[in-house]
Amino acid sequence: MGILFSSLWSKLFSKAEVKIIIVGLDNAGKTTILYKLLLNEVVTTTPTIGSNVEEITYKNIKFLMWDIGGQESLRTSWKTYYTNTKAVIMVVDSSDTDRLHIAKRELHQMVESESLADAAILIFANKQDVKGALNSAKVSDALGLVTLKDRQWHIQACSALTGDGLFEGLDWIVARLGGQ
Ligand SMILES: Nc1nc2c(ncn2[C@@H]2O[C@H](COP(=O)(O)OP(=O)(O)OP(=O)(O)O)[C@@H](O)[C@H]2O)c(=O)[nH]1
Ligand SMILES: [Mg+2]
Repeated sequence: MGILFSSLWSKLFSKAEVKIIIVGLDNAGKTTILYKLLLNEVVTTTPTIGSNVEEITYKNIKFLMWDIGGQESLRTSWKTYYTNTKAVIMVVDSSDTDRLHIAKRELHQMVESESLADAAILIFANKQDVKGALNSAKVSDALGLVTLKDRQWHIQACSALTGDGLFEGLDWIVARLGGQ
């Protein structure tokens, strides 16, 4: 009973931060998503050099969200952020069809990393407001998500401009954390 109570207590009231990293190619919309979640505003961004980090509390969970620059020269540094990551948010520009194969390669390379072995993987099929954007099923095919074996992954269509889909994506992460 005591153990049960204390585990319930820590689940309900723990203020420990849950670390999330936001990755994806340059121009995918990572920084726009981070600040839309934090401020409910579409901020003007410049390409991220290094990273931005913000604390976002959602459903009584404190998330520490690291938004990492996606330019090609910066991608090798993603791995320096992996330790203790509970969930990865991979943001894809669903209208950038020419570069989906590059996003696929980066994703599959990233999930090989031992330090992300237990991390849940949420894919945001972003920019759904753009004419010609692929829907989430097509983005899923292009990224080869079904070949991610033994991994907890989920794809969510979204638009950082309108905010559609963003909290639905976070809900999936919250549900995964609860199941741990
Ligand atoms: N139409 C549309 N534009 C978006 C959306 N999300 C982001 N953008 C735009 O895409 C551009 C790039 O957004 P960023 O958030 O800076 O992209 P990023 O992934 O952080 O890029 P790096 O920091 O270079 O890795 C900006 O002009 C955003 O306004 C979206 O859902 N719809
Ligand atoms: Mg950025």
